[in-house]
Amino acid sequence: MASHKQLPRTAQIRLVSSHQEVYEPCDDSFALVDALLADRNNLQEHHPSLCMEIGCGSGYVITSLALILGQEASGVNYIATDINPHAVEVTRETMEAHGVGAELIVTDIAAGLEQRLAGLVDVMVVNPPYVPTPEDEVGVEGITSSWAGGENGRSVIDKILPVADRLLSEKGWLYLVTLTANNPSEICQQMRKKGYASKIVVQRSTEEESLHIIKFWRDVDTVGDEPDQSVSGFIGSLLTQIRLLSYWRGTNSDKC
Ligand SMILES: C[S@@+](CC[C@H](N)C(=O)[O-])C[C@H]1O[C@@H](n2cnc3c(N)ncnc32)[C@H](O)[C@@H]1O
Repeated sequence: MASHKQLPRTAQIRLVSSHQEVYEPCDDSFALVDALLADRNNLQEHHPSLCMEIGCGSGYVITSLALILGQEASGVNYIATDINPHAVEVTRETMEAHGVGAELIVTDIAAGLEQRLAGLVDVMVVNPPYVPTPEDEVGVEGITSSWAGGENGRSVIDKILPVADRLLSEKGWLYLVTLTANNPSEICQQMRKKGYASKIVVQRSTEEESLHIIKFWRDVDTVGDEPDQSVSGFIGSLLTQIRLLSYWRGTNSDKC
């Protein structure tokens, strides 16, 4: 697990509009953007072709990601979804105000997009509804769907993870916001069974909650392994990074 150094937030993001039923950027949004900032160099060297946010809300996170990747990363495409149509509208205005083009879709997670996007998403960011609530509050219309996460706050998260697995490319990275109540280590173990390594990029406690921003990436060596924070785990992930780099330089060189 990496320790988190405090980094400046992307204060330059201007929200040009708001809506009473759209989630305003909050501590969890800031922690996710701080995780992207902490991983800025890796993200820039990753050369993503397609970045996606599920549950874009105001557009603060995906717009920050676009600014972090920089204007020079001209070949990057952005897609964002939200179940709330007002959120998609506010995101559209936020992104336009910052000169970032994106495809914005009102849908449940990525319904209707999976066939087209399977195996293509290089960076996915998700700040899901993670607050433990009664199950019948999940997915209801309006602002409640921003936080209502059902039992252990896992209802929406557990639907997103298999979708992420199908949409992420071979070199795909997922940045996911979780709460301690969501049992993040169990999420990491679930993803490990699917072949993903993980690390906590940012860990932050506020008065109300303890947040973990977890990064996942495919690692053939991790299938079925126990969580491994040891030197051999570090070397394993280093080898994976080298393999990914060779993959990118070799088979994907025509993309850049
Ligand atoms: C905690 S808010 C995060 C908003 C924004 N990404 C941020 O970090 O400020 C969660 C967002 O997920 C959206 N959402 C909830 N359930 C969803 C679903 N099933 N599919 C897509 N979006 C969903 C909500 O409408 C809300 O905008």
